[in-house]
Amino acid sequence: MSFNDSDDDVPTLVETLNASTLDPSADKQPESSNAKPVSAKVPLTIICGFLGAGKSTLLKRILTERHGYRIAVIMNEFGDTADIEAKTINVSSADDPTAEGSEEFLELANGCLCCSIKDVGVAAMEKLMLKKGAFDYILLETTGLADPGPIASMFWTNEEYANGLADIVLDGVVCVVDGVFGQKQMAEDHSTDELRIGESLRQIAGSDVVLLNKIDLAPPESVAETEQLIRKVNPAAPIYKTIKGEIDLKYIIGIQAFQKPPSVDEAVTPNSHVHTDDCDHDHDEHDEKKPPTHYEVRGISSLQVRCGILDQAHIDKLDAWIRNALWENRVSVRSDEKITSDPVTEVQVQILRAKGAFTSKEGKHFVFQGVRSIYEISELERKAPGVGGDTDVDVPEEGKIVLIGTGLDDRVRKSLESVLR
Ligand SMILES: Nc1nc2c(ncn2[C@@H]2O[C@H](COP(=O)(O)OP(=O)(O)OP(=O)(O)O)[C@@H](O)[C@H]2O)c(=O)[nH]1
Repeated sequence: MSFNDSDDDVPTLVETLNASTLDPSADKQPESSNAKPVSAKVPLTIICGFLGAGKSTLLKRILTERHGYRIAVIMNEFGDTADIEAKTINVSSADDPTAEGSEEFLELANGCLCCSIKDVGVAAMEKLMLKKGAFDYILLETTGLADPGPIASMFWTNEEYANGLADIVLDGVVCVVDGVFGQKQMAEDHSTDELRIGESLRQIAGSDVVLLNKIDLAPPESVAETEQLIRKVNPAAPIYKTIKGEIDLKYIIGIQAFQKPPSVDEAVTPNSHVHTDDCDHDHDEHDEKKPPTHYEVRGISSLQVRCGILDQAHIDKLDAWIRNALWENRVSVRSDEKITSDPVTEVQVQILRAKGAFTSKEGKHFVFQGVRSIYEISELERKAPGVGGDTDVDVPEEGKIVLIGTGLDDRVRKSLESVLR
């Protein structure tokens, strides 16, 4: 099931997306040219990242590696979400003049056919999809200032799009962080909108994988600090340290981040914390014996709640809690009885990204995914198509819910725990 609250419409139930299925009979080697999708869906990976962090370098590397995929690359200004929205509404034809002359097909030395579209927007994507069959995979590089959330939402719930966009399945969001300037960028990044969360933190929050790049240029201790900071913003995204985007592609392509349970980094304990001026607690009180119970970096925080096996009543309560948090931006919490006589009050939250997994009393395993106000709870597929064939999906031993956003303090954690108990 999938839910979307846009335009105050009554949310509709839409069919769960199934990822593109790779031919199980294909050679197990990632570089095998047999590893081609057999379903109609073309997986798409969004590559976002800080300005100058190494996104193009990563792309270039992917395009010149022997991986067997025929990749279409979109390098564009998708970061301008106003542009996406405008085109989503207005574009009716794949022959839209704005997409004219925007494409370029290249035969690369490694045998893979790549095409790059340097123009922007839905029209260009639709035009690209007319070439379906000529490529197996799409990489979308956003600008350094892009917020991946709205872009990911668009490709995640894309059934409504005509002209081929519905044939794209979102595989994951990869964020490239600059190992040299990453910390500084996160510290200085301000946004003027109501959330006041800068792009760099939104990019980390909205990612399924983070590449901490340029580690050859930064001292190891500084790289470790940046890594910690990233972990605190997004404990659900694995972080890989890279030089010039050197990474085994299986960690960034075909990861099916929207179909699999989250891999929460256990290195982040609930006691981890980065203090900033935005913290809403007294720093003097902080010591090892009295650790704060939330992580917070410039107003953005994450929380992680574990749960046991859930019966239907729990699942319904969880669903209602999630709807309230994601659609109404509100969570009911126990109020401080010293301040008010009302035992329950509401706090404001903004969820940028949510992930989770849990098991029902009937023994079914579920995956929960949320991007902004859109979320989906779907039954976990035990076999997942991977590069070169099906792979077994690990069923998590215990349930967990991870939320990334603002206002996620200890009261919110307790509130979520209370619906899962
Ligand atoms: N030493 C070193 N240089 C790197 C690394 N990764 C990228 N670079 C260099 O950093 C510069 C910027 O890299 P790009 O790949 O263009 O970065 P980008 O994120 O695409 O940049 P924008 O599109 O402008 O945001 C280039 O000169 C790269 O060669 C790395 O890991 N180590």
